[in-house]
Amino acid sequence: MSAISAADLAPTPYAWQIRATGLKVRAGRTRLAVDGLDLSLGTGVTGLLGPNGAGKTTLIRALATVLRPAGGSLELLGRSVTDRGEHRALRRRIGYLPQEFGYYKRFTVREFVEYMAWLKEVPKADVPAAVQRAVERVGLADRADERLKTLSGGMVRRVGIAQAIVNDPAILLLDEPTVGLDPAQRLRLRQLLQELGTDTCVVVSTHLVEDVAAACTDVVLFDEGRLVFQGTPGDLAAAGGPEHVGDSPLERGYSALLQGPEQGRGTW
Ligand SMILES: Nc1ncnc2c1ncn2[C@@H]1O[C@H](COP(=O)(O)OP(=O)(O)OP(=O)(O)O)[C@@H](O)[C@H]1O
Repeated sequence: MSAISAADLAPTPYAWQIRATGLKVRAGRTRLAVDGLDLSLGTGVTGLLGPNGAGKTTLIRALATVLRPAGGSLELLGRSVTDRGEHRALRRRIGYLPQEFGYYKRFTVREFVEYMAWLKEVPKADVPAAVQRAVERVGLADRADERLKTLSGGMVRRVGIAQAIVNDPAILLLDEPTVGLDPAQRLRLRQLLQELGTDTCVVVSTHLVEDVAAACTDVVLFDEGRLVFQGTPGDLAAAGGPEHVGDSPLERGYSALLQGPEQGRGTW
């Protein structure tokens, strides 16, 4: 049994892990890809849905403190990210899987995840156990000492998830984590997301509405840099009707909120 510290018992000094108010974020020099977002997220798994170019990646990059807000305010774990001095402390408590994540092909799985634990300032004595736990959670314990260049694309994606969770983050940001995973691995990842969501604020961007149905407690629908909808998967499903495009209630809800009836049928 692990010891309980005073910090564990202390009340959380913030109401929401993520709190954006009128948030604006640029992608590139001029384009406002997030344009006046009000959003509060707490513990649980939030699925971030939206069409191509909606601004999902830009939002996740801002939440990961990679992009600086161009306007409005963003608080993570009760701290303002506009204050650069806070970034280092915040990054220790954030896990982030970018859409395209860079890695060193010659590293083994264990070396790479250890390296990321070091960057996240995980205490040295805790690193071996933290790495082992992260690698086991993504089902790669038996490949831990193989070089990344020998792994399949889906396995590399799982290494990406392992590095994102190695520091036991309070906020976990995953940009399209299910891309490249086979169906069995996708199911396993959804289970893992549910487990993590019991005590972590998890934000997952996805194009797969089934991911949302299977793993998410909350859905945020985003389009043209703005919030279109926030609610439960059940609320999203209830927004659609038989006249809307889609193969499932969630897809029909998605179409209804983004396009209205008929629009989008058979078009890109
Ligand atoms: N470096 C950049 N310079 C200029 N515009 C950009 C840049 N990166 C993204 N954009 C634009 O910003 C908008 C939002 O892009 P973003 O990648 O955040 O969307 P997304 O919702 O993640 O899309 P997808 O689902 O296709 O991954 C798009 O219109 C995109 O073309």
